[in-house]
Amino acid sequence: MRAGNLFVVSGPSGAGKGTLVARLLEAVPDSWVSVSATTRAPRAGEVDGVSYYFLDRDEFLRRADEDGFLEWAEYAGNCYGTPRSSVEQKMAEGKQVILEIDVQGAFQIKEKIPEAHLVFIEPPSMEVLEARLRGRGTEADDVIEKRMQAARLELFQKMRYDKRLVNDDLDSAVAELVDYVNAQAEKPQGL
Ligand SMILES: Nc1ncnc2c1ncn2[C@@H]1O[C@H](COP(=O)(O)OP(=O)(O)OP(=O)(O)O)[C@@H](O)[C@H]1O
Ligand SMILES: Nc1nc2c(ncn2[C@@H]2O[C@H](COP(=O)(O)O)[C@@H](O)[C@H]2O)c(=O)[nH]1
Repeated sequence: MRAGNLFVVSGPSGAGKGTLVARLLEAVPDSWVSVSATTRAPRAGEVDGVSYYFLDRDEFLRRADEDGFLEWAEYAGNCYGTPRSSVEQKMAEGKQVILEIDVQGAFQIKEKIPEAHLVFIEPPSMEVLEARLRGRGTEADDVIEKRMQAARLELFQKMRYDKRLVNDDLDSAVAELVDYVNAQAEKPQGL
């Protein structure tokens, strides 16, 4: 059995993190993705406990106060956090644990768990990023503008990541991500 590893996948909203992680889960049998908690409203088709744990702000902050999150951050007006207990359990089981979280959360994780592998997903261009966000059809114009502003700041942080990957052709990007995860998982621990 391979030892468990922690992978943080972040990058601008709309870069394709969720799409890539879904394909990664199919390709890497011992991988597992954490379900985050959020105060944002569910989108059409999102299911509580599957897409996210949808919490009101008071409940979210209560859990944060109780140290229930491994990391948490405010992004574009809403709170997002990684539930601590399920991640710790899956790490102990030796899974390749994937966190799909924003840049602020990524650096909180690196601070607490230096051996975590940070992967930055980059769009081919800002124009493509905006087209993907609009094409997804899940956000209103003002929210897309907030996310594009956040993206400009997030892109400044990409050099601090262990691995950067441009998500242009989807199949190539999936292959690069899967290769990276498998390569890290095969390394003896501590290297
Ligand atoms: N390589 C690609 N080529 C073309 N379209 C893509 C590619 N990757 C993802 N997409 C599309 O771009 C849109 C945004 O992708 P996705 O929802 O995975 O982004 P995300 O980074 O997870 O966003 P968020 O952080 O908001 O959850 C989706 O409609 C998805 O189908
Ligand atoms: N710091 C954290 N960021 C998270 C977490 N879960 C998701 N996210 C990031 O938030 C934005 C917006 O997500 P969306 O679902 O509203 O489009 C995106 O960058 C996610 O990766 C988390 O637990 N912690």
